[in-house]
Amino acid sequence: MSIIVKQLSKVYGEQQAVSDISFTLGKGEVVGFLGPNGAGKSTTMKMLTGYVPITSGEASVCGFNVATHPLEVRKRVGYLPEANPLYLDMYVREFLSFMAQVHQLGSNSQRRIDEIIELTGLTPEVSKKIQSLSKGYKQRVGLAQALIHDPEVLILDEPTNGFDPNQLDVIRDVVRNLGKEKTIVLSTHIMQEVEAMCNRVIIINKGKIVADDSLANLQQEGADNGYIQVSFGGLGPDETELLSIGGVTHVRQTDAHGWQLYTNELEIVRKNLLQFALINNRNILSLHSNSQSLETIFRELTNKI
Ligand SMILES: Nc1ncnc2c1ncn2[C@@H]1O[C@H](COP(=O)(O)OP(=O)(O)OP(=O)(O)O)[C@@H](O)[C@H]1O
Repeated sequence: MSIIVKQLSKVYGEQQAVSDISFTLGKGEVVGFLGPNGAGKSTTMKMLTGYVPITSGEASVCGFNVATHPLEVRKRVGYLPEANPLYLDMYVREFLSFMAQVHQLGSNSQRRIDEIIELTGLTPEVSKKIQSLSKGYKQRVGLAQALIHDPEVLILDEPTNGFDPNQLDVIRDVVRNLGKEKTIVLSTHIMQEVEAMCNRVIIINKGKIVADDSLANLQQEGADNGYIQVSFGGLGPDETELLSIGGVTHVRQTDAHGWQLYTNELEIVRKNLLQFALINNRNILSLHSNSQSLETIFRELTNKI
């Protein structure tokens, strides 16, 4: 296993930031670490990379205990922190050379720096000072420094922060390609990014893990949940009649003719609704199924609805 986390907790003074979380991640897993502001994502990432001490529990990365072997861990982990602290006065190539030295890449340095510049799309900006770069390009430099030593594990705290839609494609491709070989944990608030890059999702809320599953399973779980938007012509049914349709849990009127029928058995309710219309001589003008997105699942699990 690349990452093993056992009953990990972090308390800052009075603040319980992370509370007794456990998970294991293997090679090739790209995990979306999701949670509302203040959920404990950054704190967990800082503990995994050895940037803040663990209060209780333990974590190991590539077989090395984070607390007892921090240097071994840092050799194997690439970390893009949320704040992305860069040496603003340095030129891009100069900074990456410096990071290559820190990681003691030796004679491989130049080749590796060139590779990373190409990979992260930094070529047009490579001769500029970091301070003069746009936010998105600064973020690319942060990603480049995280990758320079070809780490087995990547921990990326909101890596797409500051990217415009075109730049997003670049980082998504980079992460997807790297994910074939490495273990990647990335945090984001944007569900589409998880859907585009990750194969597993861990949702954290108030310091606790509230979901940990493959993206496919979570999407499948959401697929049967949702509502049917239906519009009736002429005299439509009332609320009581609609609630009598098998599988409908609750209903909401959207306009004079339109209703939303909520269910966790979308397909069954669709069939029952058509039968109901036939038997009761109701005229359906339009019918549309809306299954739950990952975003809805996230909101439900983190109590934001
Ligand atoms: N250095 C610190 N001292 C005290 N409290 C802290 C410190 N760092 C984080 N916290 C608190 O710990 C909790 C978790 O914060 P954390 O930054 O890990 O959340 P997050 O999920 O990364 O949030 P965001 O999405 O806003 O970045 C918050 O209540 C935060 O205020």
